[in-house]
Amino acid sequence: MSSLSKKWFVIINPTSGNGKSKKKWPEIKQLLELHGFEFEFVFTEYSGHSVLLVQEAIDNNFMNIICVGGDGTLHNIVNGIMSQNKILSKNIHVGMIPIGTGNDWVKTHHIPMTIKSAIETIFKGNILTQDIGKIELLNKNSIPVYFNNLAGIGFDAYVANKVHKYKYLGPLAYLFGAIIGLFSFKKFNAIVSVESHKYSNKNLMILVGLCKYSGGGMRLTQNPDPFDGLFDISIAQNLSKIEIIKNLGRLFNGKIVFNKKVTTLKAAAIDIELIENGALFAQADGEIIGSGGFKATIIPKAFTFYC
Ligand SMILES: Nc1ncnc2c1ncn2[C@@H]1O[C@H](COP(=O)(O)OP(=O)(O)OP(=O)(O)O)[C@@H](O)[C@H]1O
Repeated sequence: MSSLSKKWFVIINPTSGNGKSKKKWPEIKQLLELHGFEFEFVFTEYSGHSVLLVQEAIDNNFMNIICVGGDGTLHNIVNGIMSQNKILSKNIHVGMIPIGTGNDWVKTHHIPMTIKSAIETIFKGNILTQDIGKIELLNKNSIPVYFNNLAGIGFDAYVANKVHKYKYLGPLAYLFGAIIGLFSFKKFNAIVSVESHKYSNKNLMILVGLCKYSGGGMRLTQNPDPFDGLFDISIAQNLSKIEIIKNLGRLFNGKIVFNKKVTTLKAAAIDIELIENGALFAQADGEIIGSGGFKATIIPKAFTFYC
């Protein structure tokens, strides 16, 4: 394995998977040692800590990172990689040991869910490089936020903000959060600009996808390809509560995009301007990143991972 000559930096989010990462760490550590990985490891201490840990690791010449956690931990690792200037982002390689709740990103790339197979995948050393999305929120002078899976505004972010309460339910937490959220969420007016087209509608949610799955296995965009330099966009308009409940199965099998109230597009950039309700949450990879409209642009082939 070429990786034997590499120094690895392992980041463990002890809260991921409702505490499973912490419990499983001794087993993971032993397997990494058995495979001959030379590594240093750190447990995150607070939400978002991985961003800083990655920046420091790259500053200390680590170019191989292993994520032990879920989609939120990986999102923070991606943000650490994308926000540093020392090394071209695609030259930092990330291995994933998925111990989250939803584990949505790994499903697109068929990265194994079991610890042993995930470690073997990293050990084999095959890599791929996918596109990354860059978000600039419109309502504050915020630093850019990067995403590797899917970002959105509206109902999906509303659910993402509530779902942590139900994480003890595992992947079902997202479905449960969505059903509960249906009764209190208010649809919103927005102008969506994609290339020279403008879409002005009342919306349930607007999704900007790179990979296939979100919300614990839901498929809300039509045909995302993380390698084609384009976002897969879904604008879900004024669907009623009854229509959503009737279509619950279609949220998971991808057929929701064929509903006549869902517009699907492919583009390298999108602007979402809210007409009212500027306090609406926005999410990236399931993490709440702030509120209000945003501009998203694609950065082709920017993130390299073991698969
Ligand atoms: N030490 C910590 N204490 C509290 N929160 C933390 C800590 N370290 C990381 N976090 C936060 O925990 C959140 C959830 O992590 P993560 O997404 O990896 O697990 P999960 O929610 O179980 O999985 P998934 O996103 O796949 O459903 C992230 O927002 C991350 O910033």
